[in-house]
Amino acid sequence: MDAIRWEGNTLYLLDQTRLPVQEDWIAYTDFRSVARAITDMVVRGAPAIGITAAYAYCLAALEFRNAPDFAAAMEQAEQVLAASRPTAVNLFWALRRMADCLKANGSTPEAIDVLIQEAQAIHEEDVEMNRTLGDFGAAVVPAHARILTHCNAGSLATGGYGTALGVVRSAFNQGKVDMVYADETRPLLQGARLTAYELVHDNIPCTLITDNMAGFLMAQGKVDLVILGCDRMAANGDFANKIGTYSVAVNARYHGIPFYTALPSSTIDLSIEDGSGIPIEERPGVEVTHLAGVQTAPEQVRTWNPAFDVTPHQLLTGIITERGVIYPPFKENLAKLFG
Ligand SMILES: CSC[C@H]1O[C@H](OP(=O)(O)O)[C@H](O)[C@@H]1O
Repeated sequence: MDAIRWEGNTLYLLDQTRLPVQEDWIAYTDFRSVARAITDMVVRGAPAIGITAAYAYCLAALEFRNAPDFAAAMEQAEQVLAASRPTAVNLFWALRRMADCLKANGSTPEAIDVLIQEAQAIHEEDVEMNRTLGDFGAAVVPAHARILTHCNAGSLATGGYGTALGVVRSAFNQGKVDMVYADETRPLLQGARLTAYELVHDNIPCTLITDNMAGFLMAQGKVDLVILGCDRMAANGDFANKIGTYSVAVNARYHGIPFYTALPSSTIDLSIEDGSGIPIEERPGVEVTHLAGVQTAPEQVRTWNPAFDVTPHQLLTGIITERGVIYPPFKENLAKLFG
């Protein structure tokens, strides 16, 4: 399963706002429209956002190939893409890598083919990292595991295979997964619409629950471990992930359930000391007062809609990466592996 394709100098995105009911692919040749697609979550998920931005950078280069000041036009395109969403560090990591590639190749239109190869490398490397971290993570999954996950950290959130769902896939292929409990993940239902879609597609056993059921499920002894994604990890292991992750972490700690996040190195931001430095995206209140276009609250009501929360590293059992599973002391071990 994939959600991002580059063919004939055109970027194709699977419109994730219409899943699971409709599988619509949208073709993009304008980087500004791709920035809008990231903001509107046509494509979402930290690694997927980075990969998409890398391809959009190539669309900009193709558009500006005859511009009087190609380098200046590319800097402006980078700024447009960087403004699309603030939390997932993969976006900025990918754009920096593309800009460095352009600079290393003369900052001229002659670099376009190399830029496209770089974007394709970012995409292919992400899938490879997911498979590797998936296999590392499968080692922490016990036999007959009942796993709880939150939001979507699968193929649709990455270049393919997934991070948290990459661990699930690897463990399932080893015969170790009895059930995956997927939080629906209000307000945009990435769990119900995307994780359930992926697991049903792969014939991996999945039970969909509402977010407020997770604590009671743990209290009933039905969860052996929690594995979920990450949008940005600070140097000490504090991390931002979909809103609701913090509540799951606190519940898991109370019930003595192992709690892991899975992420590629492109999601680690060592420039930020701790979670207080991670920018948290606030999204429109209409996502809270409406569900699938149906109004569910008075329009005049005040809303608060942070798309992410920050979980302190103290609540983490381990961090699953393509370089292995990292245990405390997280700051020292992250610096050792990724510094
Ligand atoms: C593999 S990163 C997935 C990560 O991204 C999601 O956020 P969004 O759907 O808003 O892009 C969520 O935090 C997932 O854990």
